[in-house]
Order: sequence, then C-alpha cells, then structure tokens
Amino acid sequence: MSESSRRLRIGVMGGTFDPIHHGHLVAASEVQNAFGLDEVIFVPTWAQPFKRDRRVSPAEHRYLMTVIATAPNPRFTVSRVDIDRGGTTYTIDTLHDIASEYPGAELYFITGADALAQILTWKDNEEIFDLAHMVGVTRPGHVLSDPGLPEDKVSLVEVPAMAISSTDCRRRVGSGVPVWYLVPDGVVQYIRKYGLYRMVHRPASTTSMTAHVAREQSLREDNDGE
Ligand SMILES: Nc1ncnc2c1ncn2[C@@H]1O[C@H](COP(=O)(O)OP(=O)(O)OP(=O)(O)O)[C@@H](O)[C@H]1O
Ligand SMILES: O=C(O)c1ccc[n+]([C@@H]2O[C@H](COP(=O)([O-])O)[C@@H](O)[C@H]2O)c1
Repeated sequence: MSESSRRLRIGVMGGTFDPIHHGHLVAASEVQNAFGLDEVIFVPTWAQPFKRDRRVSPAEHRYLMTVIATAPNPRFTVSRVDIDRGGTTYTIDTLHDIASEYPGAELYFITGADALAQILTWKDNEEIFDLAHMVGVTRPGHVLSDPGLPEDKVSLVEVPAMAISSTDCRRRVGSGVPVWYLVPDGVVQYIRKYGLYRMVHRPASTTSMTAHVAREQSLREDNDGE
C-alpha cells in the first residue's frame, strides 16, 4: 500500500493531567515512533470514573497545561471532547467521538501499566477493543502485563523509565519543592502563575481564568448530581 493511501494512524492518550508531566510526554512520543502514528491526541478527562472522590483541578487549567506541554511537538494535539461532553469520562465515549472526527483512521489508545491493569473493569471494554488497539507502556512501580486481553488487541511497549506522577508533582508544589524538569518549563510557570497545588487557597485572582473556573465549578456541581 502506498504511503498516501494508508489509513491514518491516530494515538489517543486520555488522562487527568493534573498536571501533565514528562512521563506522559515520553510515553506518547515512544508509542508515536513505535507505531508510526500520524498524530497523538491528548484528551484531558472531565471526571475520571475511578477518581470521582478526589479533588481535581478545574478542567480548563488541566486543558491549558496540556496545550502548553504539547505545543512544541508537531505530531501532538489536544482534544476537548471529554471536557465538552462533561459527566463521567468513559473511554468508550472518547473513542466514539475521536472516531467520528477521524473517519476510517486506526486508533491506538495509549495507557500506562497501572491503568492497563484495570482495563477489564472499564465501561464497555469489549467494544473499546473493537474501536482501538490498546498500547500499554511501562511505568516505574507498576508491572506491565496484559490482563488476559486478546493478543491481537493489545501491545506492550517498554518506554524509558520516568518515575514521575502527577500526585508527586502536586505534593512537591504544595510543600515548596521544585517541579522543574519533571514537567515542561511552561507548565512550571503556569502552575506558579495560577497558584495551583498550593496548600493554602488564595483569593480568586482577577485574571480571565477566574470566570472559566467559576463556571466550571458550577457545571461540575450540576454534573455531580447526575
Ligand atoms: N511516569 C509515567 N510513565 C508511563 N505512563 C504514565 C506515567 N504517568 C502517567 N502515565 C499514564 O498516563 C495516563 C494518564 O495518567 P494520569 O494523568 O492519571 O497521571 P498520573 O501521574 O498517574 O496521575 P495521578 O498521580 O494524579 O494519579 C495513564 O494511562 C497513566 O498510566
Ligand atoms: O472508561 C472507563 O470506564 C475508564 C475507567 C478508568 C479510566 N479511564 C480512562 O483512562 C485514562 C487514564 O485515566 P487517569 O485517571 O489514569 O488519567 C483516562 O482517559 C480515563 O478516562 C476510563
């Protein structure tokens, strides 16, 4: 098949990205290269089903940090499908939305070893495997194994070990420890600019983000009642 007639190969990397860090970026880059993906779309969640009892930063902040982090890479893009749909973020819905934006494309859903281990508990997981090839990547502290998935539906990829988690980044900022070089420079500056992850809540600033965040908090309260 000639290069021009082959189907587009699209990577999809869903995540809470609170904040996005170099572990996410290295995983996406390695999978992009291993599978010759034309594009990797980062999709920040609205409300991850297993994280509903956690305090998560407003989606607009997580979305903008993801845009900043991915901007230098011409093959990386960011989608708002999960944020704009709202409610609980199920991967089956993410994949349906991306598939309708890229008709005929082959989808590759990229996930870390921790998330892959839980995949059989995800909503409509059998249909997920029909819509996308699952790519599990290594992550320090987690064993990468295929939890009994059909062989042709999943690939395991070893990526350079990045012992970074968003939880650790938030804790560091909260206790005044630097996150330089764990997250992209622009994300360090964004976190500082908007006072994210501080222990003490600062009064609302007068920046334009304030309106977005207030609107989102009220939307989130509405969604919580669903
Ligand atoms: N360091 C890493 N190496 C490889 N994959 C990772 C790494 N960090 C996160 N991932 C994967 O990226 C996806 C999105 O992760 P997520 O946004 O939840 O980050 P996280 O660091 O796990 O966050 P938190 O610590 O808040 O749970 C998941 O599939 C996760 O397994
Ligand atoms: O669809 C599900 O049931 C489901 C359950 C748990 C996690 N996910 C997805 O897995 C991706 C990684 O989630 P997270 O919280 O580890 O960043 C993200 O896109 C989630 O929406 C999806």
